[in-house]
Amino acid sequence: MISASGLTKVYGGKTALDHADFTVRPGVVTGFLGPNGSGKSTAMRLILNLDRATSGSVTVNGRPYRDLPAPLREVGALLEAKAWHGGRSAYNHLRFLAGTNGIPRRRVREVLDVVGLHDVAAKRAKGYSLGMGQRLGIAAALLGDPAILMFDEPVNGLDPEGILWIRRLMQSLAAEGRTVFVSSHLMSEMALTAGHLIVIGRGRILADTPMADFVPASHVRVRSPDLAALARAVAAENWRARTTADALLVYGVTPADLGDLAYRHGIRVHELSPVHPSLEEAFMRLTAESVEFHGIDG
Ligand SMILES: Nc1ncnc2c1ncn2[C@@H]1O[C@H](COP(=O)(O)OP(=O)(O)OP(=O)(O)O)[C@@H](O)[C@H]1O
Repeated sequence: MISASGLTKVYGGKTALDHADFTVRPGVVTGFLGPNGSGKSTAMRLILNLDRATSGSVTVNGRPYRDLPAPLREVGALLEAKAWHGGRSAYNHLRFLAGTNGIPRRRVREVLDVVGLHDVAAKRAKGYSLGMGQRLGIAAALLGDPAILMFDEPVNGLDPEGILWIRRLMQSLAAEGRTVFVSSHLMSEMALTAGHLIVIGRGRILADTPMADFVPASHVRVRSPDLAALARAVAAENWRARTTADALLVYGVTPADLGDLAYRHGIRVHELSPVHPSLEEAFMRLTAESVEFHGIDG
C-alpha cells in the first residue's frame, strides 16, 4: 500500500504537486492519469525518495521509503529514464542489482523468463530496442519479488504487442495481490488496464475512484419542439433527467422507453439518440481546467 498525505513539491516558484492525498491499494491496477506536466513523475519520485517533498508525507507499507530495510524487496519501479549501464548485458545488469540487494542469483533467470529476454540476456543492453529496454527495466523492478510495483508511462513508444504484454503483466501482478501503480496520460490505455483511477491535474488530485464510477452513465438524448411537456412526462415517470440548451438527457432508460412515452403523450420527437460517454470524455471534462499547455487552438 502507498499512502500520501498533503504531499507537496515546489520547484522554484512552480508547484508540481499540491497537497496530494491518495492511497494505492493492493489487488487492483491503479491508474495514475493526468495530462503532461500534471505531476505524475514528481509524485512517483517522491514515493521512491528520489526527491524531497516540500511538505506532506508519503509512506510505502506504512514507512517512508528511506526507512525500508530492503527497498527492492518491497517496491519495484520502472521510471521513464533508462537506469542501466548500456555496456552491460541484461544478465550482468540484473546480477549486479541482485548482488547489491541480497537477492539470490537464481532470481535473475526467473525474471528474465518472465519478461521474455532469456534468449538475448547475454547481449549488451546498448543494442536493445525500446521494447527490450522496457522489458529489462521491468525485470529489474520484479527482481526483489516486491509487493508494490510502480510503472511511469510504461507503454510510451511501444508497439501493440509490447503494449498488450505490459497490460497483461500488470493485471496478473495485481491479481496476485500486489499493489500496482501505473501512470499514463492515455485515457484509452488506462480504460483497458486499470480497475481504479487517481486523476491528477496541475499537481492536484481531481478524482480517486473505481474505474466503473468514473464514466458518466449512459443516457438518451431527446429533442422535441415541446421539450417542456416531454420533461413533465419524464418527471411523472420518476426518470432521472437533465435539460440542456436544446435537449433533454434521460438516464437509465432506452430510446424505445422514451419514444413510447412521447407517443403516449402525443409529443413530437425530432431526435432520439443513445449516448455512451467514453472515459476519454470524462477525463477531458475533469482536466479541461487543469491542462498546463493548450495547443494554439486548444
Ligand atoms: N526538476 C524539476 N525542476 C523544475 N521543475 C520541474 C522539475 N521536475 C518537474 N518539474 C515541473 O513540475 C511539473 C510536473 O512535472 P512532472 O514531470 O511530475 O509531470 P508528469 O505528469 O509526469 O508529466 P509527463 O506526462 O509529461 O511526464 C511540470 O510543470 C514540470 O515542468
